[in-house]
Amino acid sequence: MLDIARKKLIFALDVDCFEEAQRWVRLLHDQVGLFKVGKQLFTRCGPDVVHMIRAEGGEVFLDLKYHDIPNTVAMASAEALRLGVRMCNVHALGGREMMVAAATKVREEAAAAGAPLPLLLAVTILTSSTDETLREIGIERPVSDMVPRLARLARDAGMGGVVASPQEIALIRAACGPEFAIVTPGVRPADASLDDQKRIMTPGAAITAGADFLVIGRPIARASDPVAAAAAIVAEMAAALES
Ligand SMILES: O=C(O)c1cc(=O)[nH]c(=O)n1[C@@H]1O[C@H](COP(=O)(O)O)[C@@H](O)[C@H]1O
Repeated sequence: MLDIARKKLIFALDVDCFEEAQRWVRLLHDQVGLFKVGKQLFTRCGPDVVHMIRAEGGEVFLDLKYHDIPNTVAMASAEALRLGVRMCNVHALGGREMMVAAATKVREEAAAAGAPLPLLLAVTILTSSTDETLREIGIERPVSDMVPRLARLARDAGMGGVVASPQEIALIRAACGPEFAIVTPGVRPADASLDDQKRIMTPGAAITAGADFLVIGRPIARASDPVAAAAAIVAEMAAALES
């Protein structure tokens, strides 16, 4: 069960240089299933960091959260495919046409190249957002309405899954069924700091609720012993999988 749990843990490589990223990949390689490369690291290091992780034997979630006109997002998603990443994402708030364009382009390019299809994810509502955040931008519906609504839109547009808070897993499962992938950041062990995350759950609770993958960064990166922190999270996930 520990192996299954490890494959579900994604470490957020939120660092600002290539060498530090490489140190984390080597340190956590045996504890986590994927490494997430986000805007900070990709802006600093570009595709080289993705190539490095793959050369080290790791798998990559390219988290650039594309949100633009459909053609731009489709072309950017095709570039993500060419990098050989296992997962990449767009913002569901970019709308159906944008998500259809991305999903169609990636499917066509993967078929033409004989490449494995990456898991295309749509970010629903960021885990740092609340109902008040939505109201401020003119969205009157609560997070609990918006997340399943965006998840259904993403599924109908051909996305393979969503990124959402673990607090919304049950709503997404009810809206989109058991096959749709749910990747959850906003995960905090019971004794960890919340940082800027608002809609959180513990690793065990997120797995019990039905998360397919957990994204965790600072609770591991800032621990005095990051390997032990990752191992403890994996053990908590494995216990939840067993029960
Ligand atoms: O797409 C994401 O990965 C993401 C979506 C979201 O709603 N919330 C969220 O925190 N994330 C990412 O997940 C990671 C969470 O990191 P920690 O808060 O340090 O565990 C960060 O790299 C965020 O960019």
